Amino acid sequence: MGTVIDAANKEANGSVPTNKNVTVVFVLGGPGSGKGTQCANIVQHFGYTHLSAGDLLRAEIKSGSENGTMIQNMIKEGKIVPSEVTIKLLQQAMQESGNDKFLIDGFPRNEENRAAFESVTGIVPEFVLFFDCSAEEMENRLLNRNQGREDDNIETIRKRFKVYMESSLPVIEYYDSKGKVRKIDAAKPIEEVFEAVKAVFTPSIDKVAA
Ligand SMILES: Nc1ncnc2c1ncn2[C@@H]1O[C@H](COP(=O)(O)OP(=O)(O)OP(=O)(O)O)[C@@H](O)[C@H]1O
Ligand SMILES: Nc1ccn([C@@H]2O[C@H](COP(=O)(O)O)[C@@H](O)[C@H]2O)c(=O)n1
Ligand SMILES: [Mg+2]
Repeated sequence: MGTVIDAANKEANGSVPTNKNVTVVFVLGGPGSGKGTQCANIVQHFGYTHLSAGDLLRAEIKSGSENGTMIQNMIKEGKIVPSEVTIKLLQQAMQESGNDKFLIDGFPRNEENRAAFESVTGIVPEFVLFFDCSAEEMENRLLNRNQGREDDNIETIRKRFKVYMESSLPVIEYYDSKGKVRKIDAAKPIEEVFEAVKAVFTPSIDKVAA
């Protein structure tokens, strides 16, 4: 289970209710590595709620929120939105879900995201699922995604890759140093990637019995 720190204090500050244990798995990897695709599979098999930070930010733009224009500009530039905005959206979504098991996809994206989430919610991830994929393969996937995303153009993609290398990879390295990273070869076909993902989520005792 994810570690819950100072439960009463966190609840008083209006964050995630921590009177129950909450399991969080961070799902990280470069843009287009397949985080969203695999999270959809994990939800079906393992009962997690999938929260994509990018999807929550895009929904916030659509809702007409006062932060909408700022978020839209940051996404167009491939920049990372201030942690307080993203964490608030994640907390709201966690509360509304009624679940206690979360895949948090695309977060934390930098050291500020990581430290702020831990200090505001008191939640430490169970582990980090890391989708490892070459930039060439990720670029091809993004240019062919066809979901109308404003950041799936070559200029923004290059900026997103730079932010990933400079700000997001160090977060993965941080968790690796804590023994929390489960690395998946994400360059393989979707079904093969999911086989590797399943092995991570299946408790060892079940693997022996299978
Ligand atoms: N293993 C795979 N092989 C080939 N194509 C894939 C694979 N996984 C995902 N895709 C495709 O690549 C595109 C990007 O996948 P997805 O949206 O899951 O990536 P992501 O990591 O969530 O990206 P982003 O960080 O931009 O949200 C989609 O069109 C998806 O169908
Ligand atoms: N923690 C995060 C996550 C995302 N963003 C912004 O959203 C963009 C799209 O994210 P995806 O995960 O859907 O690719 C990303 O490039 C950032 O601009 C963020 O600021 N913080
Ligand atoms: Mg995604």
